Amino acid sequence: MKTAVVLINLGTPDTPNTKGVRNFLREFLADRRVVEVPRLLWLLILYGVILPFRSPRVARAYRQIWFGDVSPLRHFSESLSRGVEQKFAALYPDREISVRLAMCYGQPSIGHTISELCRGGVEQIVFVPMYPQYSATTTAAAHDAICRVFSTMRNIPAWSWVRSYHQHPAYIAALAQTVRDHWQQNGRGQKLLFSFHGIPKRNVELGDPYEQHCNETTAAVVAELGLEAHEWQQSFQSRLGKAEWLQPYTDKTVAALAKLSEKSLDVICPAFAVECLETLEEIDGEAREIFIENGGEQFSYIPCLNDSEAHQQLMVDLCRPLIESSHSF
Ligand SMILES: C=CC1=C(C)c2cc3[nH]c(cc4nc(cc5[nH]c(cc1n2)c(C)c5CCC(=O)O)C(CCC(=O)O)=C4C)c(C)c3C=C
Ligand SMILES: [Fe+2]
Ligand SMILES: [Fe+2]
Repeated sequence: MKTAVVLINLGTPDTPNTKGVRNFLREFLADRRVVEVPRLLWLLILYGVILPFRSPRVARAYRQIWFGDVSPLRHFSESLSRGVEQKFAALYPDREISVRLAMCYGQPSIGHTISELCRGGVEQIVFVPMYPQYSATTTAAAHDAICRVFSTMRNIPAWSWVRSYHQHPAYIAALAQTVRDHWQQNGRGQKLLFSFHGIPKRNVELGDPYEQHCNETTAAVVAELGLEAHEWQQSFQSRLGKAEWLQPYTDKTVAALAKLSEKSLDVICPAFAVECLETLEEIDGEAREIFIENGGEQFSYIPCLNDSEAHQQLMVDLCRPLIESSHSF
């Protein structure tokens, strides 16, 4: 059976200028899964305030972290996909398993990717939204996009998806190993902060399991590293708007830790599969500044899993049971 694995990431601007960022934000923030504010009110805020005022500011931030021709998110997602395809070629020498990258917002879109695969005769697709912790704002949005495409097709291939992997042993082991490697190369800070992307608190109250998944990821890594309670903390970053989001907030936590005379801090961002604006600019840039301004001395950002061998293997481990269990009768 001709099989394809589609790694799905959020999306990213094509260019680090106002136009590129505006196009990206318009598509992303118009998704009802991402922002659950009454439609008319939200469209007024989006088109009247966010797109005109936020786009130039965010474009400047993207320019600071841009990787040559592409954003870091695109660079590492593409490189990871190539690595995963090579691993599958070695694992299944007699089968044809292609690996593609698709974006929830922007290009290459999920629709374009599925159409191309089906035109090429693919009969089975395994989708991996690269969000370890399930959230309706991300994972369900990817699921919507997949189903929207299939709803327009006559001849649908066999398909399955990885819903979440926040406690998968290979994910936890890979995170723990990046922390150990980082400590070995850079020394160990007094505290390890787990900073996750936030979502509005109301979403969790309405049943989004994201916060629980984050707590479980942190607990598993803490156990794997054998950390004591005073050696780690968890927080949520990237709040947008005035509503309450999951707490404690990363910026406030970092400032409070520095003021409490914590001199050295290590920060890891487990919700981000690959480097992006939210890790390189918001954490390695802004949070670092906040820590130093408030009296901290050494701020150490621990990179995402990115295109590492452990991350490639994790993607293979997630897909293998789905590839092997699919039958056509
Ligand atoms: C407005 C609400 C937002 C929710 C809810 C949200 C959830 C969420 N996002 C990610 C992962 C990423 N978000 C990224 C950027 C980004 N996120 C929001 C807003 C929400 N995210 C905005 C407006 C932006 C753009 C930047 C900005 O204007 O500040 C990115 C980075 C993309 C890149 O190109 O680098 C990622 C990745 C998760 C995991 C998540 C919920 C769990
Ligand atoms: Fe986000
Ligand atoms: Fe941000």
